[in-house]
Amino acid sequence: MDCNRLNVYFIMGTVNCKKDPLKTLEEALQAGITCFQLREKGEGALIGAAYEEFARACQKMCQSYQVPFIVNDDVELALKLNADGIHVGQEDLALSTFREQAKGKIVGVSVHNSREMKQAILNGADYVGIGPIYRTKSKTDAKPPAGLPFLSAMRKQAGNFPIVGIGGITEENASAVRSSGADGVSVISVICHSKDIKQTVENLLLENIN
Ligand SMILES: Cc1ncsc1CCOP(=O)(O)O
Ligand SMILES: C=C1C=NC(C)=NC1=N
Ligand SMILES: [Mg+2]
Repeated sequence: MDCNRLNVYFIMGTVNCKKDPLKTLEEALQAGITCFQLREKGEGALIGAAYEEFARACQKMCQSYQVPFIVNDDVELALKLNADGIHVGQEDLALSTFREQAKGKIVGVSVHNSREMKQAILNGADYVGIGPIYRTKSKTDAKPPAGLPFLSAMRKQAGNFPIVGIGGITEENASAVRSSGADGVSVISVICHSKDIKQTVENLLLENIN
């Protein structure tokens, strides 16, 4: 996976949005997010036909902006929609099974320590999500904030393997996350709660990509 794709990796579910989630996604895509993950979970999350319909609407929008459409955890839906990839946690299925069913798709894995990262890389992940870097309110069962030193240590171990930082990332701390070794920043609330999504995404983007 081209690590520039991870530059600004927006994650959203209907639960995270105060205003219309599709409008939020459209504005974020127009502003230049480089990757999108549908993460529909938590109290009041869509299920069944409504969930699938929403997912298809998000996918269609991402396609019109040539932005990868990644599905969190739900491998079955990802396969059904022929999504561009999945993102799974440690508890989700073995990557090998997904790999068999979805050749050439993006596979991202959440990791919290060096053993998990080593395993994810060996299992053929395309990138790892490392965090939470800072305190987050968007994931109820998040582990304690790991901080920048942890991210730097993981970068040292990973060589130039694609890494995206996640957890409490804002316009103010995004550059510190990048200089600590992340190829990009993955965010939920800073975009979902933004009053000016265009400005927010611009402030998060690392412009002069080589
Ligand atoms: C999905 C996830 N994994 C670790 S923290 C987190 C939530 C990130 O949300 P926010 O950007 O609002 O802190
Ligand atoms: C938990 C996560 C960690 N990293 C990414 C990119 N997505 C997630 N859902
Ligand atoms: Mg999961």
